[in-house]
Amino acid sequence: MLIHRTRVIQNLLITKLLKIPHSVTMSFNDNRRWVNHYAGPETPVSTICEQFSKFEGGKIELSKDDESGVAILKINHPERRNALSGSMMVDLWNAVNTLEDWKTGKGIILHSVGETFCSGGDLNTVRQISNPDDGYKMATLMHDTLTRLHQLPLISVALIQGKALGGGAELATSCDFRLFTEKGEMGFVQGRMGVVTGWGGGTRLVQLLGQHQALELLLTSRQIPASEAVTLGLANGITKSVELSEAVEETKQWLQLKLNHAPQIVHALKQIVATARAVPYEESLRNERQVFAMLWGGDANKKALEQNIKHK
Ligand SMILES: CC[C@@H](C(=O)O)C(=O)SCCNC(=O)CCNC(=O)[C@H](O)C(C)(C)COP(=O)(O)OP(=O)(O)OC[C@H]1O[C@@H](n2cnc3c(N)ncnc32)[C@H](O)[C@@H]1OP(=O)(O)O
Repeated sequence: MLIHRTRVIQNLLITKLLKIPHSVTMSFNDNRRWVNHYAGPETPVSTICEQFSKFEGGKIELSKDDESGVAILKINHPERRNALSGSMMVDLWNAVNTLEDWKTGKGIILHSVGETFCSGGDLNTVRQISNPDDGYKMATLMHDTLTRLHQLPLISVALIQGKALGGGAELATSCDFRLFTEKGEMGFVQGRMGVVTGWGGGTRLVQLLGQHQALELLLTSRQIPASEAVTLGLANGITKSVELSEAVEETKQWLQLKLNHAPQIVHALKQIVATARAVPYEESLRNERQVFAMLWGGDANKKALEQNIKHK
């Protein structure tokens, strides 16, 4: 009874303050009534990093090449099929912090070692945090990390050389592009694990494939082979080579073809696209006008005009 009364007060506040029609709030609240929602404390990400760095195993290594402007993010935990331990989640959070300050950078390649891309959360870590408070903390850390990775003004591509399962599939959706080898596969197995996507992959999958295809992949937990991933739009291509080091080299060449503009132009073009997928239409147009105006008559624009470029 108390919950119902609270909800009525909530609706009144929402309809009066935000002027949202009563019918909309009621239907939204009805929807939330079907599924339990966590309502516990919010914890600062830095505090979560201190706690999760104690769950050790494997590492995520960042190497930046200032000459090419391309960084490599390598998932290195082969004995656990590249599952992400707590300390690896913190490695990734720190790497994104570093990449946010890399002003001359242009691109990122995310790949792993061995024959599995990433088998999701490290079940040894998962078993130590299997309660709502810690689950919410992990989701908070990975949502912060993968959202910022996705929004970086750098062009990111994940190389899927083997299975990307659960959180591993979600990790792959946080890059702008995905290349598969012939052995690449992706499976959103969360439903089979008795959970939903924990790292923000559900939201990104709807943005990437649309609600119907996203729902089908989440509900079936089926593993998508490389050829179908291309057909669905989950993969942007299949490498010729299956051997990992050769596939990485191929990915570098594939990415370089998209990085010919000056760093500030690459950053601006990515920022426009990243904003357009995150905010309403009018707000995105305003952003686009503001970014355009700051480049119009700038060094890169003046240099191009002086060269009287012809686009043959
Ligand atoms: C927290 C986020 C959450 C989400 O939102 O989805 C998750 O990601 S939950 C985890 C979801 N992932 C899985 O359920 C994958 C489980 N693993 C597998 O299905 C298979 O291991 C594999 C990935 C298909 C590889 O199979 P195969 O090549 O046959 O290797 P093995 O099965 O023998 O495994 C070798 C070795 O690696 C250990 N391993 C594998 N996956 C994980 C994992 N996710 N966490 C921890 N350890 C993992 C496996 O236990 C073996 O170790 P040993 O038994 O010590 O040899």
